[in-house]
Amino acid sequence: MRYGVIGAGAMGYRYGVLLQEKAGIPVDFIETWDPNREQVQKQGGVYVSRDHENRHLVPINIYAPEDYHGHPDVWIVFKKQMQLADELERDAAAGLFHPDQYVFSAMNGLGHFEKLAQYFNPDQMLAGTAMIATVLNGPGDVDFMGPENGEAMHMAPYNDQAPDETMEEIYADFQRATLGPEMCGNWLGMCLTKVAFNAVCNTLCTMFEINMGQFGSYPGAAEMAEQLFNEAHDAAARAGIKMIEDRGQQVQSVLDSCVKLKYHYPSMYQDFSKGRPTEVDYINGYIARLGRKNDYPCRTHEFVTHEVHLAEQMRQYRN
Ligand SMILES: NC(=O)C1=CN([C@@H]2O[C@H](COP(=O)(O)OP(=O)(O)OC[C@H]3O[C@@H](n4cnc5c(N)ncnc54)[C@H](OP(=O)(O)O)[C@@H]3O)[C@@H](O)[C@H]2O)C=CC1
Ligand SMILES: CC(C)(CO)C(=O)C(=O)O
Repeated sequence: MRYGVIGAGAMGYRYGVLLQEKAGIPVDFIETWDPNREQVQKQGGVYVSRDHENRHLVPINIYAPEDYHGHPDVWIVFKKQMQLADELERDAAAGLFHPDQYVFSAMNGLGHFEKLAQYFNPDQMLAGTAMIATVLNGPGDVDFMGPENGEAMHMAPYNDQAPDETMEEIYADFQRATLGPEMCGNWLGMCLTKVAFNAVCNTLCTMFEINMGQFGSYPGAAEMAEQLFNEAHDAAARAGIKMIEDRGQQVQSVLDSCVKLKYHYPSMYQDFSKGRPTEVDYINGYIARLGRKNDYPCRTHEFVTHEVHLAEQMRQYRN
């Protein structure tokens, strides 16, 4: 099968390059961020490192949507939540989407699948979550964090049915690409479990401008995580959403990830530190809205969402 990656950023490069290099599968990249596309075209590919080492050039095909005339079987979508609506509108206007195509996305937060469902058949959509840490150093330069074969991800059909033949093929391709896929049902519970994880790690690391190892080294880390998970799980239960890990497993997963990915600055920090808006409204903000909708205020998530926005706004007063 042929793959197209929409969004040649940190995670888009991670999936596309691994599919290309490990599984030998043809991949095309669509990128609307001009400096990134131009840099890749100028240097003849993307520079890829792993844990800051072995920086090497990987040749890739990259296009602006309007210049692309291919027809991949599967689109892999990795944009920031707030960029997605404009991206999909531009891609659709450029004639990129066709009724036979499948789509997969493992973006953080929630809100993207409703947007994707405006362009794709819900029976051909795969939801995903990725416990895969990646840093975009700048245009055309990406760093895969963590050891080879350390990648781990979940995927689930968006229609909550058993995966069809194409979905099984995508799963097999991801396996060959060493992305560490695990197929499950219950797409919403799967995604909300990752949202709750990111609502702890991404948000707290961003606010205190620390990496995951530094957060994990704080003796109160488990207690802080527990408070946020308790609210998220209470809100999920009231909304009738079954999480794929329980509260204790989620706290342990944070502590383990803070060891395994100790040098990683979560993607939210990468946005924050470069002066860009963060995805907090789709992460803690999503949990807070879910709680309110079900008559259960998640006061810590509400407060923390404000704190991140306050920190974003206060960046203007820094030297
Ligand atoms: N990175 C990670 O480890 C993980 C990320 N995710 C999720 O995947 C999705 C995609 O995220 P990710 O791949 O990290 O994001 P990207 O690397 O794609 O960054 C997104 C955008 O940010 C801008 N940008 C990025 N780097 C720079 C830079 N150096 N200078 C200026 N602008 C820059 C560009 O848009 P513009 O010019 O419009 O600002 C770019 O298109 C998100 O939902 C994220 O939460 C999920 C798991 C792990
Ligand atoms: C890698 C991981 C899991 C760390 O929270 C992530 O999702 C991110 O950086 O956004």
